[in-house]
Amino acid sequence: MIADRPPPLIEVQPDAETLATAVAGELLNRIADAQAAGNVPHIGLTGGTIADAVHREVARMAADSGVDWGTVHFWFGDERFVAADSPDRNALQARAAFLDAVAATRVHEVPAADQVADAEAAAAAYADDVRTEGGGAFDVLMLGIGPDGHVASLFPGHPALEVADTVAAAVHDSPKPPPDRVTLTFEALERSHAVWFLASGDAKAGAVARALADDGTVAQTPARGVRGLVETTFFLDHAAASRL
Ligand SMILES: O=C1O[C@H](COP(=O)(O)O)[C@@H](O)[C@H](O)[C@H]1O
Repeated sequence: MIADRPPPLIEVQPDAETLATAVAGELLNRIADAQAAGNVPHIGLTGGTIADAVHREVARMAADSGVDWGTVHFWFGDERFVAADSPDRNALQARAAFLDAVAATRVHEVPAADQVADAEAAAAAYADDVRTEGGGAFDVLMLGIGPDGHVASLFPGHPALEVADTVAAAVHDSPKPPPDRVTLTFEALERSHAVWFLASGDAKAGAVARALADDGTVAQTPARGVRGLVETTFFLDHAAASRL
């Protein structure tokens, strides 16, 4: 499935702060370059600690970036199935960190638990949005990686790993709270031109090493199963890179 993709690149920064600044700068450059070439960028966002730091750096650097925020499409690789105003929601965190500050208008959110009947309905609505608005081919897809090797909301050994023929799936019994989630499937994630894994801290070092190892399985370490069409880069700090 991903054997034909270019091998991953690894970029290591001294600490989480420097990492966030570097990723934010690179993201702004990619978006500006895409717009200068006449393209409409589609960017996949992730939740998590380092992603939040990246988002805040994007907000800080936005004014000098030359990006036209009104035309950028923003998507989410996964979402926690909670109420729209829950602080656990990835979209709410991203809005607070930078989307509202830059006045982004094309933000594609997964429906929340107080908006649809269940996670299945949310996944179906999000899959429709991905199909109709063209978000199936992200220019840049940022992904966190859990200490267990999960990516988006695809957890080791979980039935959602096997979902095919759709771009978004409901997840129940997630080992990480909250238990109900919606995730893009491998089928959708692997359509990205550039996949950027973001990881900081000792707790991620083992998962990062397994994700990049020559051997191992996607079922054990789902992050092994996502590679970009033209680029995969692991953006790490020293601690997250310490077992490579
Ligand atoms: O629950 C989630 O966690 C992961 C990783 O978060 P982190 O705080 O350990 O960096 C994140 O990638 C995912 O989007 C989110 O739903």
